[in-house]
Amino acid sequence: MTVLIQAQGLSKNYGAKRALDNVSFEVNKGAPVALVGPNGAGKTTLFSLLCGYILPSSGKLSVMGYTPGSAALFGKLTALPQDAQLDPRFSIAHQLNFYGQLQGLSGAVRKKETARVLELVGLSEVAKQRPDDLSHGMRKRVTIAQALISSPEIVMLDEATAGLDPIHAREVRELVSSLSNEATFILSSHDLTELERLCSQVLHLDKGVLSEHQARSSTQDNKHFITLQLNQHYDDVEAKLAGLAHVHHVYMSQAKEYVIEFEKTAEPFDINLLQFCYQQGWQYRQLVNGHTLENQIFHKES
Ligand SMILES: Nc1ncnc2c1ncn2[C@@H]1O[C@H](COP(=O)(O)OP(=O)(O)OP(=O)(O)O)[C@@H](O)[C@H]1O
Repeated sequence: MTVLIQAQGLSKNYGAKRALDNVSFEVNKGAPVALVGPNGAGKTTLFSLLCGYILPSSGKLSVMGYTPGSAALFGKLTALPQDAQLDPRFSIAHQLNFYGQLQGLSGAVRKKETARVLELVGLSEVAKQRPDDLSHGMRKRVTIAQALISSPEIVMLDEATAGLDPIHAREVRELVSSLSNEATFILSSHDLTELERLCSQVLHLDKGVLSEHQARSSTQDNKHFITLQLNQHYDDVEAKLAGLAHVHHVYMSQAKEYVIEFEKTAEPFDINLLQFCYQQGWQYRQLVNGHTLENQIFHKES
């Protein structure tokens, strides 16, 4: 497994304000990584440290073995700010070409690179158009194409779906998922549920303190979990679920939502559970294999 980022005891103070507090984590090459947390949690500070825009107050940070900001990382790590804009005056191809030029690519290479990244984001046909001719979601995809010029190993996207309607937001998530072989993405967001579907590793920051989670993990210390969301309130759900065969423990994580710890046997627990819901006349909204990310972060009960 290739380690791309290593942080050890990383802290950042702005005067008396501690924005990151003794943060340690590793990011391996591969599936997208989520960086989630409320406003002021320290996400932008961590992004800025990774890009080498600011220096840590203490601790160690290395990106592919180098100090962030070093020349060796040029073209290997890119960051797309939330408010990345396209210039309305120029065609998409012209602008991508320009970014290639800024990276020192020769004319022929950057032309090829422009065509390659546009194809990656499924927008080859808009090369000659200007940003105003495109939908909001397409413009976002163009900015992601821009971040892919020169095939960086790490692409950091700040709030990639902010301001997009649900359909365009889904398109962007699907795009990132399909590009996971091209680069390791680090995505920041306030929205836990959106990144839960996309990322396996979740870095959760709150007031500068980091906790790490595995999204969609259905096992933990050899315990197996399933999360059941019901459509409406029913009586005695917790007790009835606790009485099911092979169930060790049940708790209500929020209204109409139950986390069930069970013993794995040859019988498929999820099928048995759905049959039980049917027998009880309970309508279910969702069955999640494992804890929802929200439960992992906010409910430490299990
Ligand atoms: N240049 C600065 N000077 C002083 N304090 C700062 C500076 N930049 C950030 N902070 C403070 O550090 C903390 C972390 O800020 P940061 O911008 O990293 O959080 P964030 O998680 O990115 O928030 P948001 O989601 O609102 O962008 C906040 O309390 C913020 O007010």
